[in-house]
Amino acid sequence: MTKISEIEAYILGKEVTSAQWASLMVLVKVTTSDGRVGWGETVSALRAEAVANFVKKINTVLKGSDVFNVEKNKLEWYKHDFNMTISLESTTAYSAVDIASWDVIGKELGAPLYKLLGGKTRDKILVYANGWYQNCVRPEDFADKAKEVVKKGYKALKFDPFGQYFNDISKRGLDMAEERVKAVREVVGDNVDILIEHHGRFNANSAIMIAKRLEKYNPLFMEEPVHPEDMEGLKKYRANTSLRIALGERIINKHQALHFMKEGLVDFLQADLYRIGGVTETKKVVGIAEAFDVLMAFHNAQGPILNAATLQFDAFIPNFLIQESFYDWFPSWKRELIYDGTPVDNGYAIIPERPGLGVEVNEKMLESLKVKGEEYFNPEEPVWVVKGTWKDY
Ligand SMILES: O=C(O)[C@H](O)[C@@H](O)[C@H](O)[C@H](O)CO
Ligand SMILES: [Mg+2]
Repeated sequence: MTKISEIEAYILGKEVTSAQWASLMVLVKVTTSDGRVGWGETVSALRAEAVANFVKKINTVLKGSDVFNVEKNKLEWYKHDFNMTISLESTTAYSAVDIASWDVIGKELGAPLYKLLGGKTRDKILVYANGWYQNCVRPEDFADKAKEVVKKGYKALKFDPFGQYFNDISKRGLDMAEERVKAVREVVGDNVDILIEHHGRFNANSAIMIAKRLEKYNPLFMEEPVHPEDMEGLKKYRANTSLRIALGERIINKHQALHFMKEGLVDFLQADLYRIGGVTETKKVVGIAEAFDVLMAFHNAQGPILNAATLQFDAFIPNFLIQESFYDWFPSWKRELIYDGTPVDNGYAIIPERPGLGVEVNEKMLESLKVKGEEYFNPEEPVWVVKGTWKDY
């Protein structure tokens, strides 16, 4: 038995770089009775302290449990937290603990996670770039930056062209979005995929008008076209458009994922390991998705630990579409925090081969990165947008 002796959370951050949400991380450390350390990561923007507090409570419940018993440990926490399956704070905290547990398990068994989960179905991971369009406002700004992304070797890129529109979009908003998308399509050519991020901000009628405008630019998918809770709106969107739908970054358990799939409302599932319940729940979700012919395009907008854990899944899943990557647009401290990088080379991420998640944290950096005081908040620009893009021109 490998007992959990301590679970700790660290809220880390430095300056705000490519995006407010990406400037913070909650790092979770699981230490075992034999001195083994496993790492997990989570954060939910505007909730870092609440999530770190949940980690403390999980520690009091799981201290002394066998780290290998991930299913039992989850049931144990669920038993205590009546609201777990409806609480983002609780599931994000638990997800990080689960990820760290699997890191320990891999290290104990001397194998990278993908070898424990299903082996290698591919040798390198096709990724798409996100975070690259910081401060892009005019169509030319998007075109110039997109050109650089393609020059780096990326085969696909995602962006949100909707500026400050929220809920409704006007003719001006539609024109602006179209000009931005057109500029990017012209500069990247037909062989690079364009992915359109809506950030779940529109009502169905606006989202349908957007789809009709942007269809000619042949996007690979439309992401979260309507508000995430608006099932009826999504059905209307489905019935009135022909573009493929990606969503799932906000779902927090397999039952929610199942609901979208059963209703036929998602083509590409963007579950995120840090919200859906860690490795243990994600492996179930990918199986359900496979049965519905839904391909995975994991959400991956946080830091280096989650990036490594996500790549472990991409290595083995049979139903893989593409992987989101912020790696080249991470704040630099996130790349420096781990010893073993997972760089993107010519549009593909490499699979981490070391035991566990495959990356090790430089603990010497933790002290200087600890966030003191309140989480940064900017009332001028919502936390979920890429920095400097909440604008018209
Ligand atoms: O698809 C994505 O990468 C996400 O939508 C991010 O862009 C979010 O803004 C962020 O995760 C909010 O916390
Ligand atoms: Mg998104």
